Amino acid sequence: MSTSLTNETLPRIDGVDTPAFDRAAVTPGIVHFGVGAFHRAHQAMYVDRLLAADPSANDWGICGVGVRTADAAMRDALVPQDGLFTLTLKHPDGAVETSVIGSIVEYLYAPDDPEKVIDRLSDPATRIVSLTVTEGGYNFSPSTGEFDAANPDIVADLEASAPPRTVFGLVTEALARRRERGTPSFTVMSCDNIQGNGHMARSTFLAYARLRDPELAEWIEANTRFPNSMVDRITPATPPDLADEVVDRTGVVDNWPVVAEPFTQWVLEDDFAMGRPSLEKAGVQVVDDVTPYELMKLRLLNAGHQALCYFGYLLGYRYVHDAASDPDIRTLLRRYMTEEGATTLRPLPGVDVDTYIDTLLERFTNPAIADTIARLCQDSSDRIPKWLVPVIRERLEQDQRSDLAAAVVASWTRYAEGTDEAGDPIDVIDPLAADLVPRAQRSRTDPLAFVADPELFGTLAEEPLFTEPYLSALESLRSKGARATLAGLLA
Ligand SMILES: NC(=O)c1ccc[n+]([C@@H]2O[C@H](COP(=O)([O-])OP(=O)(O)OC[C@H]3O[C@@H](n4cnc5c(N)ncnc54)[C@H](O)[C@@H]3O)[C@@H](O)[C@H]2O)c1
Ligand SMILES: O=P(O)(O)OC[C@@H](O)[C@@H](O)[C@H](O)[C@H](O)CO
Repeated sequence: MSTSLTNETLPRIDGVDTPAFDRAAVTPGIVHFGVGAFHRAHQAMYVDRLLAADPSANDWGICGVGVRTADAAMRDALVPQDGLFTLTLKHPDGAVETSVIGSIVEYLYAPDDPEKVIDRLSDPATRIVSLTVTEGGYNFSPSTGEFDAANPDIVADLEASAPPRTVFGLVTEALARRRERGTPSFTVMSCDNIQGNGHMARSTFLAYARLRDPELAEWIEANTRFPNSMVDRITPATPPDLADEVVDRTGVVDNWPVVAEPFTQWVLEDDFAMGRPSLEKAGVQVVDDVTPYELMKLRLLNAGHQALCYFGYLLGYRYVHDAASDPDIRTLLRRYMTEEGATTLRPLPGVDVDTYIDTLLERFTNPAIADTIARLCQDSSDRIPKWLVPVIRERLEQDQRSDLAAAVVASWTRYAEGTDEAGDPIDVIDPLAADLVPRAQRSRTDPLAFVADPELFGTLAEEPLFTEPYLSALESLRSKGARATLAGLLA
């Protein structure tokens, strides 16, 4: 029987990298909300590298926090493992690198003991609070930009009749205590795929704080920093067979291993309230303005993922690498990125966008990570408005059509109808599914019904330069199918 991955069994692991630092000497300086696949493949890996490179950084360990019911599974995986986990990088040629990551030195599941989380956040040693709580986690309306104060969890946290349950409630309570005690504010560092993720975090935390206590909000506005960042590493959900692979490679059982591609990038704005770890030593690019990097990544990679996933699904693909290897989808991706997405980017000295696009197409075809179309299709209402609609919008402002992006929105509409080309059901996973699916179906008789929602699409439904190619692609998807639609579009 294999032994479990723990501090005690670490020295017995042979043949893969293990933390090259004294874990007992590492204390938390970062509290992270949203310890999922990506945080563990990315930020936790960078901090692990830093701790190995610079022993004086040992007060920048990570305390992971989960706030959602589903996070109990991460607690049950990580706590018995002393926060340790394995990261397996899979190269397209079949090469595999597994390492044990040791930078998460504490994990707290907030529903078990919210006060303990607030204590950790209020501790002067906590200087950064980082987030990967997904695009939807920022609780705002994409069209109005307003914070959703009617969210029942937010209402409950503001009533304060029970301990806070949301990231907003917990972080704001800790900031209130820091203010009372004369402890400086920590930095709130968003690592989610949102353009201006720091600005977004700033406006949503301030909106919450204003509802709670306007004076506290003023203090946060004056004292808390919210750096923007661009984060990149394709990290699929953990596949079922990874745990066995890890046992074979390490001789120990990891309750919840992570798999990712070898490529990784983190571009971070240098704007911190209480200092920051010297992440440059771990390969992070620290810059004054992250905007051009963010736009390049979100409008090419992430919008590219959306361009691939609905057409890919309708063509019968279930893995990203299979869809990305299809010649028509590959042409769609290259042409969307080059002719539409890339035209809305800002200058980025030293970066060749065509080479960047080539690299993306290679990354998408990596079969070894087995990224799924299902992962890319879920929560589309959180993604399309943030990554693709701004491209269409900016081009409209220059009187330019975006026929390929419009066809991608049409492919989402067709997908959201909930039935594929063979008449089989599609499981549409989206927080707005109850509204989106009937609207997509209604658009068979009321053609603009799907895109008429101003929350998601602003005024696109009133723009002939958008509606004409959108309706044409949608009609073709329904009458001729995805393959013929792509052929017509790319002819
Ligand atoms: N997976 C990737 O390839 C990748 C790459 C770059 C950036 N990201 C960013 O990281 C985010 C998470 O991706 P992941 O792969 O780790 O997903 P995941 O599903 O593995 O983890 C998501 C985590 O966010 C938490 N969460 C979700 N909604 C929340 C909310 N409202 N409040 C608090 N916590 C919440 C979940 O509980 C979970 O801990 C993405 O949405 C994206 O913004 C992901
Ligand atoms: O995780 P999301 O919801 O932000 O987006 C889905 C994918 O496009 C995304 O996870 C990419 O794989 C990632 O952004 C690559 O760095």
